[in-house]
Amino acid sequence: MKIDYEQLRKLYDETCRTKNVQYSYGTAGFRTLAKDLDTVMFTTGILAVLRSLKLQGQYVGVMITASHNPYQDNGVKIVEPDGSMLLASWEPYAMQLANAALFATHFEEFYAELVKLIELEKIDLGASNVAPHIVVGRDSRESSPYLLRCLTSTMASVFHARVLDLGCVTTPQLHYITDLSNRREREGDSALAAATEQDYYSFFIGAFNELFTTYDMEKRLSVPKLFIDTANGIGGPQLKKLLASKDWVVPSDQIEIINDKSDVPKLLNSECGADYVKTNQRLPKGLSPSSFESLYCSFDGDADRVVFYYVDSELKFHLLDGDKISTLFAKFLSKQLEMANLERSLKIGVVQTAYANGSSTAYIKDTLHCPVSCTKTGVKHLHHEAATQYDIGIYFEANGHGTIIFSEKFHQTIESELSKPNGHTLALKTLSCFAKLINQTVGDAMSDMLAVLATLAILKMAPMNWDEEYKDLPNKLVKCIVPDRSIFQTTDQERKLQNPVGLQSKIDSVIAKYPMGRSFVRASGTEDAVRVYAECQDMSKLDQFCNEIVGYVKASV
Ligand SMILES: CC(=O)N[C@H]1[C@@H](OP(=O)(O)O)O[C@H](CO)[C@@H](O)[C@@H]1O
Ligand SMILES: [Mg+2]
Repeated sequence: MKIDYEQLRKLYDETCRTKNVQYSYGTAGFRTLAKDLDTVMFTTGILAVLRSLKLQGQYVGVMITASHNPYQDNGVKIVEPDGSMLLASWEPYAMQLANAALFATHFEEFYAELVKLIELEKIDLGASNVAPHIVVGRDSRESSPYLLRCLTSTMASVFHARVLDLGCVTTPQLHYITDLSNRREREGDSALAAATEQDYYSFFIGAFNELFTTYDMEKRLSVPKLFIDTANGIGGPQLKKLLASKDWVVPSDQIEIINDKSDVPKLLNSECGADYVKTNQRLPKGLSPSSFESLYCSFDGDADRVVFYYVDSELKFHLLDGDKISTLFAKFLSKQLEMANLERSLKIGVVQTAYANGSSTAYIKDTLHCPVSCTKTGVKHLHHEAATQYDIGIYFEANGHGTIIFSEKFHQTIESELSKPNGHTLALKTLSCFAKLINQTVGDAMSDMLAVLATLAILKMAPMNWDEEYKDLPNKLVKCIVPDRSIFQTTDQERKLQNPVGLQSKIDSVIAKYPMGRSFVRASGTEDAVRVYAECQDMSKLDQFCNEIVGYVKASV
């Protein structure tokens, strides 16, 4: 293949209208105001093609979304053929290529950067039998169709790529379908090759039903009613497709979807959704505390996060966040391992970030006797730790983004135990089904929700029982706007500041005054702000504690 120089130049001139803005490929790809994204979409599309070419033409995924951000924003991220996030060593390329287009005065400057990258990565454009394969998806934002055109403009006409357009999907669906399409290609199943949304629904409903059948349970939820807030995002229509599937058997009167107006752009994430509920610790718009026995949950705008909650008999709101989800799974799965006599051969562990509530960490260590690791913020760090340190690696950010990774050894062990003459124990079957119910490529609101519902049903737990396992320490997370957040440099998995010099010792002196106090300060990777987290035993002292830290942060800049 030879790059059609003239065609590329023409598309570049037509597409790349935004110039001279600065932003970076962060924790969640590129994310900013949609109106500034044309140029970056153009270069990200090219980078995805190069990534696919580098990987012998395997499907590489690209998702257009800005998750829980306001409706005016959008973003884009690249997904590896196995459904994981773009290889970290390629993130700088995403920026170099974008900056080359954003700051170039002539097309030639951009082109030179592109050629440099192709040479650096030794990408063989001449390999005639390798066509790049790309899977694209977008969330429900109004700007997405236009940005999709910017993204894909060069793919077929300049790079002869095959593009599988999934239309509107959730982020985890894009991850799952990218991985499944490649698995099918590898297995040589050309009749089935490219996976579809339908495969996703069939697979997860199948696993859910199998688990209920294993326990001989009626396919009813353990709560009278579940309300699902889909943040007026793409989760709404996708969830409806799942619930409308002929194999979905939970009675429809048990589930009600709210905030499902994904066709009204301005409503996206507005006073609803996982981020709103977690940050404000209150019910989203559209919900009134109708019944204290109900369970509620909220997805974020692209349905890769979920948090649960309930109201008690005094109509008080109680949040069941990512920490509560991972501890529920840790409790359930450690018990299953123990019952299957596998607790010594398979290692289960929980991965958290510094934002995990201190009570959850203590509960996992002291009550569940499970190992806990702490990593930097950002799913890729948690994912990596879970995948490399444990056979069952449970990871959730407190905000509800997470999943479970089951190792190769886990699958082999379960399979071999199940094949033994008396091997069909309930615990083994449970572990095997549960592993299928989890979207292991990335955190997935729908799959995580099904796994929580199944766990609660098997353990016969009401939301209140789930919550009672441990009590969260009062906590607060605030944003501080500073002139330059890059001066805030951290160490020890972001729990301590190295810079500005001297600030950490001031923070430590404040912490020492508050029983069970813990606080840390770090620069956000997705917003132009510094985040301050604080937790302590006494709710009435929390504001004062947090304000003192914020005071020192502001004084340091
Ligand atoms: C405290 C917090 O919630 N931080 C979020 C937020 O990262 P920041 O780097 O803190 O802006 O966005 C990330 C991407 O969605 C998510 O992974 C992370 O948990
Ligand atoms: Mg999201």
